[in-house]
Amino acid sequence: MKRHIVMLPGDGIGKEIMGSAKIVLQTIATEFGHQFTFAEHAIGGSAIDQFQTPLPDTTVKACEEADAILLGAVGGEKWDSLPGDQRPEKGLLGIRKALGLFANLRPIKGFLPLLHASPLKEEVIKGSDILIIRELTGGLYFGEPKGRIEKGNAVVDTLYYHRTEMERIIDKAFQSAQHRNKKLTSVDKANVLESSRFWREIVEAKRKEYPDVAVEHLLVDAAAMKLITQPNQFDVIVTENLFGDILSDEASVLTGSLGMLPSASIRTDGIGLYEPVHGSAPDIAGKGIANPLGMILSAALMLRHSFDMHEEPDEIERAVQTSLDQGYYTADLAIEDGIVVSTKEMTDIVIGNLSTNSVSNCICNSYA
Ligand SMILES: NC(=O)C1=CN([C@@H]2O[C@H](COP(=O)(O)OP(=O)(O)OC[C@H]3O[C@@H](n4cnc5c(N)ncnc54)[C@H](O)[C@@H]3O)[C@@H](O)[C@H]2O)C=CC1
Ligand SMILES: CC(C)CC(=O)C(=O)O
Ligand SMILES: [Mg+2]
Repeated sequence: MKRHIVMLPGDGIGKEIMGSAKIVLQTIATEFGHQFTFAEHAIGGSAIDQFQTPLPDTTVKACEEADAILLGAVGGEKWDSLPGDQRPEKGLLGIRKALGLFANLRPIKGFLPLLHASPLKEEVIKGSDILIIRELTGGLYFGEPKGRIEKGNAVVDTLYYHRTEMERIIDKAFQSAQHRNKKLTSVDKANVLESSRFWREIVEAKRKEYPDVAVEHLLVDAAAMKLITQPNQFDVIVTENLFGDILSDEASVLTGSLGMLPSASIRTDGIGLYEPVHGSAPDIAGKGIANPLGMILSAALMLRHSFDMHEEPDEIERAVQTSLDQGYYTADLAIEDGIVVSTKEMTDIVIGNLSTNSVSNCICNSYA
């Protein structure tokens, strides 16, 4: 299979972990006889430095022409004082919007050797397997007007959703639940927000089309608490942009580290942008110690969702599993008896485990 992949490393550790995904994909391509071509483009702070904009037109064009996109992370202190619409983060929001990537799938499933890496009790997190589906191109991050008003003495951010934006993400969530354990938790703040009451109405209307899926509604504050006290009660969670952003970082605690979580930002035709859930981690950038596994697992999601491959992503996920079984961890995973390795060493270990894996303890196939 021939496929063209655009890589957007971005800033901070984004630049350090992108190479890990590339070499894993090159290894998979050699093993399975695929031809993957790669082109790197600028986004975020590094694009500001080079092109005076966080999202150059050349980057958008390259992404539009690609079969799939990998993104590292954007942002950093250097650009923190810029106005909101010129910040690195605007580049990421802009590419999601430009490509219409309305659904962000964030699978949260721990690897067995990492049960001890979580500060939560092992018996609480064991067996948890959650898919957070976050609306990605609407809500507070995009609504207009936004900014300082009244001569700088007041501020406004606007939460806007059209019915169709809610319907398509809620449909996606019901369909994902049908392929998993047929339970959907819709998270909102319907006791306060009109947008949440509208969201709830749409979920209620849609559930008639998916009678095999059990639906529950949770207010976001209670959902935040239950996510880490009763994670096993969740299957698919669907929620709007801001709530999904926050809840998924919280849920990463179940897996031992934010550095473990992959995500797929997709639309309906298979085109997608694949990005770890974490940011550019300025506190560890440049040290060579970032966990590359969220990025590598994002590449696996790319093969499954955009290229409709099965064996290849399964193999990547098994190689990650094997590497952890062997006792290798990056510094973010607080494992007492582990062997702490660098970003590069972890990548090499995963590569070494590609195609030499057993199928035990596989985390595969649950990322519907
Ligand atoms: N998708 C993206 O590009 C995102 C960008 N950001 C941006 O990233 C910058 C930093 O934001 P923070 O709030 O610090 O969030 P962050 O996700 O970058 O880091 C939070 C904490 O997790 C750790 N961490 C994150 N990923 C890790 C990895 N792969 N390996 C080891 N440790 C890891 C960091 O060291 C830090 O202690 C900001 O400019 C923010 O806007 C934040 C979230 C997502
Ligand atoms: C620019 C932010 C919205 C990035 C982020 O935190 C995320 O998508 O998870
Ligand atoms: Mg986030």
